[in-house]
Amino acid sequence: MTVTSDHLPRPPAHLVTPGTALFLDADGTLLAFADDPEGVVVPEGMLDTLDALHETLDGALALVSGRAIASLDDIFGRPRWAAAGQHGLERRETDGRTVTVPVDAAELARLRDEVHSAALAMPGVRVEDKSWSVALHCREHPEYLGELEHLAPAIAARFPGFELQPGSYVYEFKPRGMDKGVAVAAFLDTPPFRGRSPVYLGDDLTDEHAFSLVNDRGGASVRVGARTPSSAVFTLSSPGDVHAWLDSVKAALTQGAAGRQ
Ligand SMILES: O=P(O)(O)OC[C@H]1O[C@H](O[C@H]2O[C@H](CO)[C@@H](O)[C@H](O)[C@H]2O)[C@H](O)[C@@H](O)[C@@H]1O
Repeated sequence: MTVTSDHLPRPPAHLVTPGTALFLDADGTLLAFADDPEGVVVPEGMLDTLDALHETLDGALALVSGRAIASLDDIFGRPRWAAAGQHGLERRETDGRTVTVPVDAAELARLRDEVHSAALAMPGVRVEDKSWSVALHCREHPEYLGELEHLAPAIAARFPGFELQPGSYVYEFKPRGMDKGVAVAAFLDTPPFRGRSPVYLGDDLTDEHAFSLVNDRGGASVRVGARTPSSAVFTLSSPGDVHAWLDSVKAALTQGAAGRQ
């Protein structure tokens, strides 16, 4: 087993079995980062791999992202897959039903105005306006990170129904009480995920909620990259490494199926 410098092992390909529920974060896990959130590219061959896994797992594969589900559909073109968007504020089940969390529209509108005004004073900082949440991105202007570190919590403090979710060069404001762990738990209560052992891959702070949940449920958490501290139990180095690993999972599952025939 390859061991990284922080002593987390690489997950074996047989971590995923036909009885697994596979949860995959998007940016930083399946997708390499891009300056513009709309500029990400699905690596060649990845959709074939994911389609094969989706079939072998009888649909128990879900994208779990901070992005809106509409954005995931634009990127992956798989509107039939289960997906949690905006950190679980919207969750699409495999029957196509989408469950959303109620949001105080008036408070969200005030928050949006404030976030847009704040961005005006930081040229180049992008505002990503999603239906239930809003994000301030500074990947292209990391010089604003220090300012945002103070400004974002100050804005969040004025909106009691919302909470701050920091991420990779981003501060997101989202309605209180929902996170990726809650979203994964909800999936595990519904078919085809129910009764399966969860495996979760993610790279960012927002994925830690899901890591804790799957660890508690006897599953396995895989951190992508080297961010520490993390409660994940395995690690992969990059989205490219994730792709290679998913290919090895697919091969192991195919071999196992052939062996059972
Ligand atoms: O939960 P995820 O799927 O990892 O989504 C987290 C956020 O991802 C996107 O932002 C991140 O990726 C962008 C594209 O590579 C990058 O420009 C940005 O700096 C990153 O923070 C997305 O735009 C957000 O809505 C997601 O919440």
